[in-house]
Order: sequence, then C-alpha cells, then structure tokens
Amino acid sequence: MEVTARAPGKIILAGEHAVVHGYTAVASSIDLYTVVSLRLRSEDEDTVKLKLNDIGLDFSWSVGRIKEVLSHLGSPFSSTPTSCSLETIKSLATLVDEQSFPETKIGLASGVYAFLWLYTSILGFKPATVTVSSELPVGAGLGSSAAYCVSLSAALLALSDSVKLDVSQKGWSTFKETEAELVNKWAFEGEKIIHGRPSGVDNSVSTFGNVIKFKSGVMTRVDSNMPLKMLITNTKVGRDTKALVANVSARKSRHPDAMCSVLNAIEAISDEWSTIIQSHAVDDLYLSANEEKLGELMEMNQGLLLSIGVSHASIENVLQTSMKYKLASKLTGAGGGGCVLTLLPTHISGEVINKLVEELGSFGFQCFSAGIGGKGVQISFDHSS
Ligand SMILES: Nc1ncnc2c1ncn2[C@@H]1O[C@H](COP(=O)(O)OP(=O)(O)O)[C@@H](O)[C@H]1O
Ligand SMILES: C[C@@](O)(CCOP(=O)(O)O)CC(=O)O
Ligand SMILES: [Mg+2]
Repeated sequence: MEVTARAPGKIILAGEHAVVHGYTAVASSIDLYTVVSLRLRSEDEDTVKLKLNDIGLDFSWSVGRIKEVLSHLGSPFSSTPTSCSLETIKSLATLVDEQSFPETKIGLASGVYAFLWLYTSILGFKPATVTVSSELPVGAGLGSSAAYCVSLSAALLALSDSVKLDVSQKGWSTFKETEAELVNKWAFEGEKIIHGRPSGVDNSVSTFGNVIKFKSGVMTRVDSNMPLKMLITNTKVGRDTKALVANVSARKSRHPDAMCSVLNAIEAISDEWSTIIQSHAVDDLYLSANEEKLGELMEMNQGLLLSIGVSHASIENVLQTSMKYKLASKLTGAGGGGCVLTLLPTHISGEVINKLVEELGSFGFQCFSAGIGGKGVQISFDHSS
C-alpha cells in the first residue's frame, strides 16, 4: 500500500516574527505543494529509505541500526505528539552523520532529524520508502519547512494505527477535523526541530488551508471576501528561519520597550488586514480603496520588519523597483532574503506587470504568482502497489 500526502506552502500577509512573541499574524495557503509518498516495505527488507528529491540527497538506514541507536532513549517513542529532547536529537544526528551528510548541505540536516523523529514516533520501526518532492523553493519564506512536516506527518499518520481512514477513497481527500489537528500537532513538533521556536502559524495554515489569523497558538479562520493577487519575487538570497528568529529574540531582550511597541504596531496591522479582507466590496470604488489600504499596511509592516532587523539589500531592491510602478511590497516569512510579496491591484494592466517582472528579472530575481487560499493537507491512496 502506498499513500501520498500533499501540503501547501503559505504567504504571511502580515505579522511574521511578531507572531513568535504572541502577537497576531494573518497567513494564507498558496497552491504550491510539498508531496510525500510513503510505501511500506515487507518486513524482510529491513530498511527505512528517505529520498529528498529537491536537495538531491538519499538516505537508507537498517531498522536494526535505528533501534540500536535509539533504544537507550526509551524508543519506541510515544505515539502522541511529543517534543524531541536534545539528547534524542544528538542520537538522530549520529544516524545522519553515518550517512556522510555533505558539509555544504549541513543546514539541511535538521529536516532529516525531523523526519527520523516523526517516523520513529508515528510508525515505530516499520521498513518503508519515503520520497519527498516540492514545488516550493526551500528556505525562501514560503513555508517549505511546514509543508514538509505537515505532508510527512499526514502520510505517516495515514498508515499508522492512530488514525482510521477510509482507504478505499479514490483521488485526493481531506482529513476530518480531529485527524487534521493530530497532523498539525505532529507537524509542529517537526517544525520545532527545524526552527527552534516556531509560532505554529505555518504548520496550521498548511494543515487547514485558506486564510487564517493566528495568535498565541490559537488559529481563527478568516472568511476572505477580497480577490487577492500577489506577485511573489524570490530574491534567491538564502537564509535560515532559525537564525533570523533567534536574532529578533536577541534584539527584543536588548530593547524590550521599543520592541514591544513595534510588535504591537505589527499586531494592529494584522488586525486591520483581517478586517479589510473580510469586508464585502459594494462596488469597484470600495474595492480600490481597500486595495490602497492593504498596500499602505504592507508598506508599514515592511518598515517595522526593517526596524527589527530582518530586511536585506535584495529585499530593499524589490521594494524600490515595485515602488517605481506605484506598487506596495513587503517581505514574507522570516526575511533576510527569500521572497517578497507585491500587491497587484485588480485593475493593474498586464503591461505594467510584465515590465516590473522584466526589471526584477534583470537583477537575477525570479517572479511568479500563486493561487491564494486553497485547501490544506490532502492524502491519496494507491492500491496498485
Ligand atoms: N522539500 C524539502 N526537502 C528536504 N528538506 C526540506 C524540504 N522543504 C523544507 N525542508 C527543510 O526545511 C528547511 C527550510 O526551512 P526554513 O528555513 O524554515 O525555510 P522556509 O520554511 O521558509 O522554506 C530546510 O533547511 C530543510 O531542512
Ligand atoms: C518568522 C516566522 O514568523 C515565519 C517563518 O516562515 P518561513 O519559515 O520563513 O517560511 C516564524 C514563525 O512564525 O514560526
Ligand atoms: Mg520555515
């Protein structure tokens, strides 16, 4: 039996970083997916294989070796969502090091630790082959880490005893609410291994889809009534969410009062975002006025993100270029490079968009658009294997 899970990436419309400190963020899923396929192998094959197609790395562990390295820690671990201890991460690192992880890709190792933690906790020691591939750029602010953890958790849970699914279903299907919550909780544990201190907004929007508001671990669905179009520009400047989040925390401990004011201002922007997108446009004039307000909110949010130290020369370049066309932009995700959003108002001409994309392309940036606010994680069973 083979199961495939796909989980969407996301854009944060307002409130990244602030959300880590308990302030509101608004995020939306996008129609770019990470896909995980999981095939259980017969017991005599005795290996767990992980193929990470996007980063060109393959791993293969014998089940015996995994048991040997983890048994002194009390594995098999609890099958309910539990945090991975530092001691366990060290043992998982031993398993990864044995596979000669290339030095140049060492920043990607935490994703493999997250895999091993989710795998051994949810499925124990069953031999299997797991393949991951993604339409999302990895490490660019579009929530690839969350989509990875959500799709992995979904595929593993789908073949575990913790969840009872109707395997006869054909095509993509969604989880029931309680099962989706379990997927989300496990994905959050994976995100903790990759990010250190995730807020939970990314895994929640990847699991449940649509537009959400998120504050202090609590998600509220936002009924968006506005047609939102964003140009996404990938600056291709690499960055690491874990390091950026840690830098913001350090700045907050150095300047608690100033940072508190900035984070409160970001929260006010998120709240206004959610009010505006929930309102029904009575006519074109009303829609344009709301688009203008969202543009201003994006500019203000970006200014505040600069003040907490997460912008980058490449991001500023995108801002200045889009400003020439009177368009508002902000970074999305952790910043420090990665992706920038530019709001495309309903009545913008295709000619303007083409010129902007061409100019951004001349700096080596890559522009694309994505559908906003689609479904969250889905699974599909293949009965032929
Ligand atoms: N498709 C993938 N294959 C392997 N690892 C992945 C994949 N997607 C995400 N990851 C993991 O997530 C990390 C990137 O997460 P992060 O820095 O939070 O950036 P973002 O979530 O914005 O893409 C990578 O270093 C890797 O460990
Ligand atoms: C910076 C932050 O708000 C979003 C990080 O998103 P990403 O990993 O850069 O896609 C962190 C978080 O909310 O966990
Ligand atoms: Mg991430």
